[in-house]
Amino acid sequence: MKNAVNYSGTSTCIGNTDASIDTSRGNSPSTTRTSEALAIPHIKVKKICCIGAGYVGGPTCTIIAAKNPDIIVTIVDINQARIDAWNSDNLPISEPGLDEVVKSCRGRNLFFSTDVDKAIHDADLIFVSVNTPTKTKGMGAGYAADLGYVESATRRIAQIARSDKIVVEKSTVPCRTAQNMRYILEANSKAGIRFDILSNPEFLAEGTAVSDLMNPDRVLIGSLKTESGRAAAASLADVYASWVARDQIITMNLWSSELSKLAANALLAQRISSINALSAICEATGADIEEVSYACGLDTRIGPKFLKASVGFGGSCFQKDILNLVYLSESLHLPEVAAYWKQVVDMNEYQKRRFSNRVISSFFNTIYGKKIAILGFAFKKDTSDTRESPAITLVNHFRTEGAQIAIYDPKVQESQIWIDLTEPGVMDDLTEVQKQVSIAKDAYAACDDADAVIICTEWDEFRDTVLDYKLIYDHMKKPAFVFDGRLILNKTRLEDMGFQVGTIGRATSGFTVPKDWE
Ligand SMILES: NC(=O)C1=CN([C@@H]2O[C@H](COP(=O)(O)OP(=O)(O)OC[C@H]3O[C@@H](n4cnc5c(N)ncnc54)[C@H](O)[C@@H]3O)[C@@H](O)[C@H]2O)C=CC1
Ligand SMILES: O=C(O)[C@H]1O[C@H](OP(=O)(O)OP(=O)(O)OC[C@H]2O[C@@H](n3ccc(=O)[nH]c3=O)[C@H](O)[C@@H]2O)[C@H](O)[C@@H](O)[C@@H]1O
Repeated sequence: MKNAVNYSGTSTCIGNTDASIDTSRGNSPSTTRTSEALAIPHIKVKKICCIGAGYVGGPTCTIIAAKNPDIIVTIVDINQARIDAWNSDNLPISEPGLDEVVKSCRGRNLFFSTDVDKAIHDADLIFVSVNTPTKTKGMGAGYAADLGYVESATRRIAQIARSDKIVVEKSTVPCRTAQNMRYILEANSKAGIRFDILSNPEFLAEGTAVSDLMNPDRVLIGSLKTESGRAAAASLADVYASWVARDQIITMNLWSSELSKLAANALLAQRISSINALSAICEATGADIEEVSYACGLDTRIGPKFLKASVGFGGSCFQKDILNLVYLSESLHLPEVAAYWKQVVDMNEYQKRRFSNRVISSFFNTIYGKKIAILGFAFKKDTSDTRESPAITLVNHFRTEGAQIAIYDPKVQESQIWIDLTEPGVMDDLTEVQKQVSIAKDAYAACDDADAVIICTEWDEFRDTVLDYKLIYDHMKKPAFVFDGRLILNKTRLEDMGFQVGTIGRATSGFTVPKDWE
């Protein structure tokens, strides 16, 4: 049975054989089998439009184009500079392997354009992959997702469409957003045009976007249980089936799909906050967080991933999506649930503050006039993205304490660092910032004459097997401190060179363990 879809209640796989769903997979529902499934006639997608050429829309639809040479994929954006960059040799997003894939299909069946209307008009399937930041004003400010970009893209689709469209929520959105999109589409479009709305959340992580897209753990498609909703899901499933195994393409109801995305991010972030909370206990007791996370991760029910203690999680989504979940819970009159998830974000703020306080207290509680080298400004390695990077919080804190700060990051543009450290439009304080902050051309320059070196991002080039820490030590003020916020340095090796070493999740300098106890 080809392209069969079962909507008998919960989720299922879209299979291309009569084989039953593998119910041995931990979370797959046990009730549905493809032998019971309905064959749904559905269209074959020929033209795709992706609205939003950002970190998600760009890589995702590039891979779709690469894997479906018979589908024309046009990625559009209102940001001319971003589209120009996608059409150049200097892509706006730095992701390992992305340049090659873009080059392999750009101009063939992959196009980047600012002509949003034409791409909408021509497409039979439209991904909405625009930003959904946290609201800064009005109702729900600081928590709720700002759906203004989703709404304006949806209104544009309604206005331009002259034929039936499958509209796919790729952006991360609150539960039941699809319903609002449907109201907008039906209220603003020409009579007789049908819109089928699907939820297809994206799970890629930055820095590994290409490999995540090539080998996803699962592809989630949420749809209404109507015949046309199921047919639309089957059409989208065919697009992914060009390279994803059918049993990894899961369909479920729209609201479950929307909520699953927020839930997955909340659960991932919760693990990091949990291990970071334990890192504070380690620092106070002499336990070692790497040993604790190794021991816990060996339990197959827990698993080893996402248990790396750090200076705090960053990135554009974890905080935003959890706050979104907090707002949703509050709106549903579930204050205990809201408080539970809010604590994950609070713990992250605490971790960043705890780390910078540790640096300051190591210098007899004052870093005024001291030089601090910040190695890494991106929120994680292998990306130039700085959104919600812990480095920003740390630099701002050190600035208020009067320190001189030198920053080096191998990928982040200098202009981006200045944007992150100032508040354009709110307070034009670049000159003030530059009195205390400089940007170095490499790690050695940043560390030259410094009192302390801080590892903020786990770039491989900052490892003690790559960077010459002896040379760095020789050019620093003494005592020379290094604070490892990412657990990438060999503490003993650096101590042997003469460094004072502060590591996340290892005893603070105030805690003395007799040598033969270690
Ligand atoms: N960054 C990530 O790794 C992931 C992000 N997501 C979600 O995907 C969504 C997009 O995220 P990013 O790609 O990171 O955002 P982004 O900010 O990098 O890109 C969004 C793009 O949409 C464009 N845009 C906004 N309104 C538009 C309109 N009406 N017409 C045309 N273009 C428009 C913007 O100019 C921008 O270039 C968000 O909801 C995010 O939560 C989901 C998974 C991973
Ligand atoms: O919705 C999204 O935007 C994406 O958010 C995360 O991806 P991303 O933020 O790109 O990167 P992660 O690898 O999850 O790292 C997030 C932050 O947590 C930190 N982290 C990660 C893992 C860990 O064990 N410890 C830790 O501190 C990282 O350094 C980084 O600052 C999720 O991993 C993706 O599945 C999701 O699609």
